[in-house]
Amino acid sequence: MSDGRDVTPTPGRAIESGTESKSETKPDANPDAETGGGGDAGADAGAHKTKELDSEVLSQLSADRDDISTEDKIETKTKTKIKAGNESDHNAGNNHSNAIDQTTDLKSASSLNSGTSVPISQPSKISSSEDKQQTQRQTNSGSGPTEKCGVVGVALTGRRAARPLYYSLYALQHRGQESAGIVTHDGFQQHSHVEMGLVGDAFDESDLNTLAGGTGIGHVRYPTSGGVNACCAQPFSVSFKSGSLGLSHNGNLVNADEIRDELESLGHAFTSDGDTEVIAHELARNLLEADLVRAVKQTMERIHGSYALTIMHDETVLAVRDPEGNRPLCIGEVEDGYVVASESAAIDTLDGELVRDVRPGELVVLDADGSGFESYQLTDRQNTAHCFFEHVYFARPDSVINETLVYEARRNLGRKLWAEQGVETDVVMPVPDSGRAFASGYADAANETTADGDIRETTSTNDDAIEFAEGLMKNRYVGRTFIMPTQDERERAVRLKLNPIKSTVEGRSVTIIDDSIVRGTTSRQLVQLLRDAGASEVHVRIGAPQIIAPCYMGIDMASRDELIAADKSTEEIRAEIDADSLGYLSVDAVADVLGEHRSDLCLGCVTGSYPYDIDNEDSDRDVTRPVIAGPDTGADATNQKNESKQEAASDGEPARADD
Ligand SMILES: O=P(O)(O)OC[C@H]1O[C@H](OP(=O)(O)OP(=O)(O)O)[C@H](O)[C@@H]1O
Ligand SMILES: NC(=O)CC[C@H](N)C(=O)O
Ligand code: SF4
Ligand SMILES: [Mg+2]
Repeated sequence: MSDGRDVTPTPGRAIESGTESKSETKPDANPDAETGGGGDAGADAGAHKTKELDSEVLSQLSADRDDISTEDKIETKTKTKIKAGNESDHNAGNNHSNAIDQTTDLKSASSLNSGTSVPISQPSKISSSEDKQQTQRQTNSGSGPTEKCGVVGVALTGRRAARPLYYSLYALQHRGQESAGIVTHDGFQQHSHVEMGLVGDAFDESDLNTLAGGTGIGHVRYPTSGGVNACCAQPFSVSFKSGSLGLSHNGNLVNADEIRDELESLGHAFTSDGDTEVIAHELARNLLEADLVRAVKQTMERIHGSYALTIMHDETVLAVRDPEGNRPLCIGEVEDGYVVASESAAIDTLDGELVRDVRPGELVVLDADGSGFESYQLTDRQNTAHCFFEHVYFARPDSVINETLVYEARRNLGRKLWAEQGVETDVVMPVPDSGRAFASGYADAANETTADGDIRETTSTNDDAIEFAEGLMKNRYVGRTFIMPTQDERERAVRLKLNPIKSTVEGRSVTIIDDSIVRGTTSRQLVQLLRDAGASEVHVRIGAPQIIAPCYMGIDMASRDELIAADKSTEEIRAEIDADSLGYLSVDAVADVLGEHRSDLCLGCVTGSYPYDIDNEDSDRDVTRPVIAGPDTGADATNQKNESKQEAASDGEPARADD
């Protein structure tokens, strides 16, 4: 059923206003200027029209923000305030929705039914290599894609955003190796460049030069289902009546199919099979009838699952973290502006300072001139569901996530691993890269106490000391194997990537320390390689619990079939990888080291119990997914949605208390 809107995919440029495309006619305002927000020279009438419209939208939005400042806008920061050391972090009221309700809808609901055009366009540039990669991946038990990425957004004064975005994406490359993209806005129009491949391959100098404007967002993608192709590459560009949207997503929705079905029944046409486009459509649709803050809130009330988003609405950059804070997202300050990024390492790369994590359920709006940001606490949950696997494997060791340095967490996990599973051998060796910090913590602890827990009366020069050695060399040109798209690639890559140093292992008993065993690809091959290199014994110690269940929230562990621990005991796994012994860390040790209660972590893949409402899986808390109207009740869906919105607005949803 259609609601009468024309919802048409638009190939080519993203920028349109209603049915009128201005992107082909409007020259770049000042393509060579290294400036922020765009100039006006050369802007055609269409661009001005859109600009005027956008100004209306944005000035209404800032009026709305002023209205709600004492209650909903829990934080406003400007560079002046920060530099003056006069930072008031949390002024949260708890009557957020009431205040939002005082605002006036910018678009009446009737415009939804009056032929409004919501064209969704593809990224403007697509690499020729996409054809090679039109592989459709196995879906996650039919429940949608499971992926994980890196996102970034910047707002700068007086210089272009493109290059800092590019460097940030380089810093986040470990989070996604399949595609990279940047969307900027120069105050008049959006610019986009998205390609398959690594960041360094996806952009050249001329690409960066086309990305004008002082604000922008970026994305690196790691797909595991849906298309491993340019259709799912991000940021997604969306054009609609009241402006342009760009959207970068890290995480995975567990109800994307339901929302997609409903939106399709309302006439939305999708151009990809990923969940990110569902968020983009949902937000665009909400923006037709509400201001930015409220539209984001409405979108969050409908999507269920894991999402850390950076969004561009015209030239405004937003950051949104899901209510459980499953994926990381943080705010940083640079000399001439602000940055939001998946990991603080991206902020470091820009010589910036980490301000703080984006809070679960928080919307952060960067001022387009780079002068500050505003914060809105849009949801309030009792518990978080931080993904423990970020600290264990995914994030960079030099990143601070949820206020914990990843490197320190890994070292401490390594120390616990020795306490729980220590085995006396001649040498301890990390499995590069992610096993390194675990192994150094493990080896340190091993030289303090024996495996029985007694004080070890040795120094590193004594015979009794346990040697810590880099006995496995990594080929620096091979990336992460676990996030490669096919098992064949992963198998081949492990052998290419890692090679033992024979003299370190020959005739000796060896312990290798890795962060995790997922499919067993790495450990199976390494044990064999070490035996071939002459190791007398090979023991394997793992700094995480057994991965027994799939991840539905964005890590490539799609089905129980591919998980070596799903249906095997530790002894059976030991036999399968042919190790002399095998030991995993306990779930409690992980929570202990991360300094979080188990109820504030997602531990779904190691317990089989999830913090979300997932079909055919147990939940570890009282959680239900939003009710989405089915495809046959599309018109009702609109009504129900509006009703529930009003309820939400009048009931009020308390802003999160200060941390
Ligand atoms: O049991 P598996 O299916 O092999 O998966 C687990 C392995 O994959 C990861 O390494 P990866 O090569 O992806 O990245 P890294 O270089 O950061 O360790 C992880 O660190 C383990 O070594
Ligand atoms: N890797 C990610 O987090 C990707 C996000 C999103 N699920 C996508 O389809 O691209
Ligand atoms: S299931 Fe595992 S990998 Fe997925 S979000 Fe939860 S803890 Fe992280
Ligand atoms: Mg590894």
